[in-house]
Amino acid sequence: MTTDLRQVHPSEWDSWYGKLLSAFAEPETPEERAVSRDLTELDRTLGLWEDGDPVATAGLFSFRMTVPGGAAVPTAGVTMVSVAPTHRRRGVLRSMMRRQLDDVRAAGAEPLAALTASEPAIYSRFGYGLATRELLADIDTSRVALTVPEGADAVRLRLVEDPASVLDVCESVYARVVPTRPGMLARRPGWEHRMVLDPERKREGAAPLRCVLAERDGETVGYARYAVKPGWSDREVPRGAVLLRDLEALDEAAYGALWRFLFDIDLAPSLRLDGRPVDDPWQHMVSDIRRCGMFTNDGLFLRPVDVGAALAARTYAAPVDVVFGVEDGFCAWNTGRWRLSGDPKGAVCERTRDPADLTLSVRELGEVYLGGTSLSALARAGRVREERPERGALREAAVAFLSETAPWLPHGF
Ligand SMILES: CC(=O)SCCNC(=O)CCNC(=O)[C@H](O)C(C)(C)COP(=O)(O)OP(=O)(O)OC[C@H]1O[C@@H](n2cnc3c(N)ncnc32)[C@H](O)[C@@H]1OP(=O)(O)O
Repeated sequence: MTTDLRQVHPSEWDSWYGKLLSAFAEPETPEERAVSRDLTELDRTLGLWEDGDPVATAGLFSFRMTVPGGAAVPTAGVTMVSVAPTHRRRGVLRSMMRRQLDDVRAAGAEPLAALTASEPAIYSRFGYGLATRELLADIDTSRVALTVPEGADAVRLRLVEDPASVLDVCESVYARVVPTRPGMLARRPGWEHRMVLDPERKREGAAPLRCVLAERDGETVGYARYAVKPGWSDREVPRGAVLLRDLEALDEAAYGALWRFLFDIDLAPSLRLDGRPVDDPWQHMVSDIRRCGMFTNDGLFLRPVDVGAALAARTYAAPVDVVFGVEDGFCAWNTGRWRLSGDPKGAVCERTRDPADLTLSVRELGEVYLGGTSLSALARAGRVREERPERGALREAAVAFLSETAPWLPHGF
């Protein structure tokens, strides 16, 4: 028997991808498959081949991620990870994680790696920390009133039956929003097609996806993609639901106009949100937060591949000068003491022999990196140790790391 962990040849993509789908037990339409094929970066794929057959898959996407301060930092997006049921729990995933991170480090271009997890328990052992959360909600729009910002009445809404026909304008709105929120991804051309895939099996009984454009003076200033799921009670009372896929807007008025539209769709007294930013402003526009049925879930998991370059790539909300004692059990090159000196304009992060102020693992650094989780909260959870409390480094760093805007990943990958 021969086994070989290596890059996928173009002619092997079909069988490699088939193995991935079978690990998830999820069929795909030819259209979905074509988009996946188009987005696959073949030179960044890995397959474990056993006697010529793929038994495990993994890939990387080349993203640029917005970080606090607005820089777009090259980020390796870990994706398409699977191991055949016959080969699980013998270290295959571990070997692929090893290869990926070694490759990313050797290339030297991406200080960060990121992923969304099928199961959140898997990736912390490889140094990935939960860096963004997402808000889910089921809003009773028959009872919850919405007060929208000034200017919403001047926004023209245009309904588009086929969202694919307005992909370009939506994508240009999206591209303008990306630098404004940590965690958002600048993506290569082609990704926009994935945003309007609408296979029947994922509709949950809803009508096809629609798009509504927000326009002002002939310019598109926002969009929402959604589907309406019809429903009636046994007494003929409307019980439909609006399922929001995504929504982006360039200003408050366009944002307000789009949310008002979603709240007001007839026959659908429920609005379901499936992965919004935790600081989404609609929460401050509603009359009754209790009837909004909210909860949060995990979003993006982040791992500094190069601690020094990663910490120097973002800015900090307040001046900070601290020494981190970092433990990295999976990428030992990061282990050691790092002095971070930064402020709202920029930062330097270098190795130092000075004693540590704060001791943590690389996973905690990934968790606080985008500014959505407080170092103080992690310290209270016993995951960050302040070595010399009299110096006040924990408070200083906790304030400096936080982001004014909650980090958010708008879509999986
Ligand atoms: C980024 C993405 O693409 S997410 C998609 C991940 N893929 C899937 O969920 C598809 C279905 N599942 C699978 O294909 C496999 O079970 C995988 C990829 C999750 C795990 O692959 P395996 O080869 O079995 O993992 P491996 O044997 O290398 O285990 C490494 C470690 O992870 C742990 N682990 C593996 N799977 C899981 C899990 N589902 N939950 C919790 N821990 C897990 C193992 O116990 C082991 O722990 P250790 O460090 O204490 O020894």
